Parts: sequence; structure tokens; C-alpha cells
Amino acid sequence: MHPHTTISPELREWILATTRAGHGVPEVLKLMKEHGYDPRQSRSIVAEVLKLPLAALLAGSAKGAQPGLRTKHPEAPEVHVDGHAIGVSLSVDAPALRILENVLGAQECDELIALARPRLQRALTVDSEGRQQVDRRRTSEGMFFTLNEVPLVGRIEQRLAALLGVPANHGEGLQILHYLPGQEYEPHFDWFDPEQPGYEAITAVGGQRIASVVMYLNTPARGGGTAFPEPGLTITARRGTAVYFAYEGGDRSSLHAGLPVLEGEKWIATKWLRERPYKKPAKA
Ligand SMILES: O=C(O)CCC(=O)C(=O)O
Ligand SMILES: [Fe+2]
Repeated sequence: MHPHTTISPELREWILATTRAGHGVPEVLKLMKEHGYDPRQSRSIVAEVLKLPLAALLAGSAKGAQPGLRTKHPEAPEVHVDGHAIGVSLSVDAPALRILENVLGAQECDELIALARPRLQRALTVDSEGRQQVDRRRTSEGMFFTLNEVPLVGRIEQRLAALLGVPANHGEGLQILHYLPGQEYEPHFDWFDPEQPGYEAITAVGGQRIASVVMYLNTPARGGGTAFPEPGLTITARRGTAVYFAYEGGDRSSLHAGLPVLEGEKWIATKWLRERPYKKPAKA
């Protein structure tokens, strides 16, 4: 049990507004310290307001690491970037999540599918040692584009950078996944676990992941939504729509799953963002 702290409405609103504006938890804690708050008390307050486990805040403050960038959450009702009016049709605080409408045009979705189709392979995940591995939790097929590999990919990367206020070079290469009936992606976190032995290696370049954007390239006939069990939310996969969610390492509210496709197929493009510029390590 930790002691109950009373948090003033002004402080609560300031913490929410500061993180919405793209400042990370380490920065919020630093500002609070400068204003005379006791660091331990600040951590409990921030954890409570953002509904994060205390452990998530401790992970971020370890080893005097330089605070990295954080994404700015797109604000309702809509954001204009790159000639697109991107609608924000749902906002959730824990996890920090937005449903984004019209992120991609129909033709862009079709082009991404056509470019990816001949390059599909059984999808891989990063294991605890930082190696790419076939993962039985993810039964789909996938491929990665390199950063700015073709003009269409570069344009989408620039659009997301403008939308989220984080430069495109913080992104991992765009990943395309293809699911057939029965295929799914079981519940998981996108952040890397600081407790795992491979954490240092995985985050040596680019640091921790800070946010994910899952863009739906088609509308599966049935099933294939993205579920967030903590808020009890299922996003419908619809062509051109995306779900954006942001997290700190250790944020358990960001648990999510690609639900099984029941009929038809499902295509998505996923962009993971890092707190620092990311370059794919050279192959050994
Ligand atoms: O397929 C989905 O809906 C979710 C995909 C996902 O979680 C990911 O690519 O990290
Ligand atoms: Fe994921």
C-alpha cells in the first residue's frame, strides 16, 4: 500500500496537458523537481494521473539516461497534414490512444499492398537477445520497407512525422503484415522490456519505442480488429483508418492483439517510433 496523495485538479491538468503536448514522463518529473516537488512523491503523482505502474516510471529514470523525444498526441476533431484532413474520432487516456481516420487514401493502401505482396515472408519478432525470430504468437506474413525506400513510403513517413511531431528518422522501417482467416497476433506490448537481458542491445540505437501506428490497408470481411483488453476496446480494421497509441516502457495498459481474421483477409502497415534517431543495424 502506498499512501494516498491528494492531487490538485490544476496539477492533474498540467500533467495531462504537458504529456499530450509531447513531453515525456522524465521531462515532467524534471520540471516538477524544479518546482520543489519531492521526486518520490512526483513519481507517485505522475503514475496515478497517467495510470502507469510505478515500475514504468522507474525504468525511464534509470542510469541518468537523457530523456528522449515523445510523440504529440493528435488533437480532435482533426489535424491537417500533407493535404490530408486526418480525423480524430476517438481519444483514450490510458493507454494514450487515438483512432485516426483518413490517414491513407484508398490508392495508397492498394499501392502498398501491391509493393509488399511479392516480398512477404513469415513475420518475425525481436527476441529477448535482440535477434529477429519466427514467432508462433504472430502467424501472419510480413515484410519491411527501409526508410524512404520508395516515394510513397517516404511520403507516408513524412505525414506521420508531421502528425506526431517526431522526425521520420525516429521510425523503424514500415512493416506490412498480411493475415488470412484464422491468423492473428496474440496479446503483446510493442515496448521492449527493460528487465530482459537483450534490452541494452535492442535499444542501443534509437532507444526505447515510444509509440505505434497501425494503419489498416483493407477492410477484412469479418474479424481482424485490434483489441486493447485494458480499456476493453476493439478497433475495427477499416481501409485508410489507423490506431495510434503511445507508451512508456512498462506501460501495461498498452497491451493489444490483432484479433483472428474470420473471413476474408487483412493487410496492415505498422510504424514503430523510437525516442531517438534509429538506423537499422548493419547485417553481420
Ligand atoms: O494486427 C493488428 O491489428 C495489430 C498489429 C500489431 O500489434 C503490431 O504490428 O505491433
Ligand atoms: Fe503490436
